[in-house]
This record gives sequence, structure tokens and C-alpha cells, in this order.
Amino acid sequence: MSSILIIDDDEMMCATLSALVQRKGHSPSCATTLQQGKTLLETNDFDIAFLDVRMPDGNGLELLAQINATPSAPEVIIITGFGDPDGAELAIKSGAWDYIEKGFSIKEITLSLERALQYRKEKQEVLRGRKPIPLQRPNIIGNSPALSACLDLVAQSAGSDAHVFISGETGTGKELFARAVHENSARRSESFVVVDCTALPETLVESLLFGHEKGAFTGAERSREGLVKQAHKGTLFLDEVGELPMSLQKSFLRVLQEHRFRPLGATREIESDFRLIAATNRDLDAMAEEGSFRSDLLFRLRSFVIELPPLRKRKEDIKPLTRHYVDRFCEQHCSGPKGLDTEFLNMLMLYPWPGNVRELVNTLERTLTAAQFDPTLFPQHLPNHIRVHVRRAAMEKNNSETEPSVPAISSESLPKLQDYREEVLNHAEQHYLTTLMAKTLTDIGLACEISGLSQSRLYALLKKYDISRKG
Ligand SMILES: Nc1ncnc2c1ncn2[C@@H]1O[C@H](COP(=O)(O)OP(=O)(O)OP(=O)(O)O)[C@@H](O)[C@H]1O
Repeated sequence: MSSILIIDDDEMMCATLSALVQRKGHSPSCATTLQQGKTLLETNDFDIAFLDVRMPDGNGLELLAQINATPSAPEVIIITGFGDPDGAELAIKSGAWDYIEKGFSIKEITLSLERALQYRKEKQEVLRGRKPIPLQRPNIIGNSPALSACLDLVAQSAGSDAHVFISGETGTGKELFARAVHENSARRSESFVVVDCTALPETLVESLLFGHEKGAFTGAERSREGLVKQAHKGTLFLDEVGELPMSLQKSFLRVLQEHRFRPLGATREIESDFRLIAATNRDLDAMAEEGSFRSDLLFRLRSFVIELPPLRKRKEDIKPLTRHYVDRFCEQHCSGPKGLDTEFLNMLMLYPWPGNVRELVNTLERTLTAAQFDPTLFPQHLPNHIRVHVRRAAMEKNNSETEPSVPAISSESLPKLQDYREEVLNHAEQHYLTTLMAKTLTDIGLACEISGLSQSRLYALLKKYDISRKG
């Protein structure tokens, strides 16, 4: 039996919800003001709290933080005004478990309550710390604090059946982590079904996801099981969920809530008990704000969030990743092990890797092709664009550290104007030439073209100021 708190100033609503809660075998308590609710929360433990937004003594959402801070921290189901478009958004942003509009049906509220209770039960099982199972992470390389925090989340999610939402830039390992969640869950022996939402053809999307009966549409010569059904008892991985067509988001939300759907042309609904993992590299909050992604679906997807950091924010992982992939490629090509020069590793550390781990892996493969039989990898084996980027960034940094300032003079010992002018000129010339060499990466032809200097004059000036002609 669970304890349910109902905070609503409408006494009829309190009575209706209490009766429903009792019928389901739980114990209800009612509060008709926020203050009463607070007092009950201080003296009792609750599993679920129904919370009305508009209360006579304030806004219910303001109580959310306090509810979360109580020892029992019940899951909160917000009751929003009927047709209040901001209600759902506010509830989502305030961190409630669910929201429901006034005027709800008994079926809706029962479903919401049951799901919240199921979620709480699973969460508590995880928190109670059933014997920790060692995490399976065969293909995930790296031990940086940022990556380890994500692996901790994989371990936590392993003990529950909550939907998982993985965000991160392209190539950060979202699919790899989705597989790790599946491999560590109780569903590991069932299928892991990948749906790439960018590759779903608009016209076939429904039939691909939900399946169809023979003759459901022209060309449907045989009935076909959809991807959602194929994930029965296993995991459904929706990659790039931000690309899910708007037309399908509503029906998918329903499938997510009820785990039932009707294949095209079928007369009866079928069931699929899948766990959902969704991934994206897009800003779904911004998409929800501009109306291209349903905020209620986003709310459902985000039961358990893993945010993968970009590689540039966990540079400690670059070295073990490099060692792992270089060894792997050498083994695949039977070329014997290769050493890694310190400068080579330094250069990898200095590059920002906009394509993240995928870009690093591809780069290493290209590098090994360039290195052929050389036993050690040096910066020279790296693709040009990486060396150019790193060198340029270093030179620009040096340069910005030596920004020119007008040479100082004092009123007591003023130099002759001609001497001072020459000193300022030398100073400016030196700065110009250092910047020129950094910009052109010491390409003398290009430097002459930009500066308008002849090659011999340029050389003379570089010599005068002791500026290197080599990068
Ligand atoms: N921590 C890691 N250890 C080892 N390999 C990794 C790691 N992270 C990513 N990779 C590798 O990088 C490549 C890209 O990973 P993955 O496809 O999982 O990224 P993604 O975030 O799903 O990319 P996208 O957003 O473009 O779909 C894969 O080859 C994957 O094996």
C-alpha cells in the first residue's frame, strides 16, 4: 500500500481522487491549502503527491522544491488548469514526474498514478542498492571524471526500466552508451532494435514502426511486423529522435504511455513491452519552444538523462582512446604494434575534435595509412588540416600574448622625436611580421603576396627581427 497526498483547494476533486486512490488499495491524505500540504509533508512520508497549481495561498509549483527536499521526496503529479497551454511546460520545467489537465478521465489519472508508482518502486530498488553488478563496458574507453560520471548513470539505469534520454554532440558515443544501457539491463538477452529517425521515409514511417497487415495499402503483399513490436521485451533505440516527424510524435507518445498500438490495416491493437532509449544531438528544448517538437513527448522521453560531454572537455580520454584504436587497427591490418611519439599525442590533445570520438577514430585510421611501416607515429603522419589548425592556434596564442604596445616615454628624459619614431616603427614592423608568419604558416610566397614585400626584403626583415622562417 502506498501513501498518496492530494493538495487541491477543490474539495470535490479531493474526494474524487481519494476515492480512486482507496479503490486502488492505497492510502490518501488531503490538503486544501499549500500550508496544510507543507505540514502533512513535514510529518508524514508519501510516495506520490497530486498538486494543484492554482491554490488560494500561492502557486503549487513553488512547493515543488520543498517536496523534493523532504525525506520521502514523493513523485509529483501536477494538476494543471484545463486548456492552460503553459501548464504542461511549467510542470516539465519544474521537474514534476507528470502533469494532468483538469477534466481528466478516470483512465488517464489511474494510468498516471500507476506509472508513477511503478517508477518509484524501481527507483527505490536501485537506491536500496541491490548488490551492485559490475558494469559491462567492453567498448567504452576512457576514465576521465566526465566519462566516469556518465558510466555511473549507465550503472544506475541498469537497475531500472525507466526510459533513457542520451544527449551529446555528434560522435560522442550516444549509440555506444545506448547499447551499454541495454547490455547492462535485465533485457540484455532480448533484442536491441535501432531506429534511425533521420532515415525514416515520410511515407513509410508508420508501417516501418508499427507494422502493417497484408493489403493495408497498395504494395503491402504480406503483413509485416514493425520495429516497435520487434523490440518486445527488449530495447527500442530511437536515434536522432529530434527528426521524428511531427505527424508521428502524437501516436508515438501514446505508444510510450500504453505500450499498445494498432498496425496499419489491423482491427486490433497489439502490445509491445519495450524499454525506450532516445538520443539526440539537437536542442530539443529549443525545438519544443518553436513548436517543432512536442513538449509532452519530450517530457516523457526524459525520465532518465545521460549527457555525454564532447571530447574537448575530457582530454584525458584522448590518450587511452588513441592507444586502443591504434592497437586495434594495427591488429586488423596485421602490421605489428606502433609507438606513439610524445609530440604526436600532444598534437592530438591540442586539437578541438568537433566530430568527437568518431573524428578521432577516423583520423587514426588515416594516420596509420600514412605511416605505413614506420614503427612510431609522429605529428608528420597526421592529416594536414589537424597540424595546420594546431600550429595556427599556437602561433595566434603566442601572438596575442605579445600584442604591441607603444614604447614608453617619460617626461623627464624625452628622446629625440626621430629616435622615438624609429623605435615605434620597429616595434610595429616586428608585430606585423610575426602576425604575417602566423597567418601564412610561414608560406613565404603567400606572405609576400599579402604584405606586398619582395622576397628578399621579407627575408631581410625576418632576419632583422629574428623571426623564424619555419613553422
Ligand atoms: N568512449 C568511447 N570509447 C571507444 N569508442 C568510442 C567511444 N565513444 C565513441 N566511440 C566510437 O566513436 C564512434 C561514434 O560513436 P557513436 O556512433 O556511438 O556516436 P553518436 O554520438 O551516436 O554519433 P551521432 O550523433 O553522429 O549518431 C563509434 O565508432 C564508437 O565506437
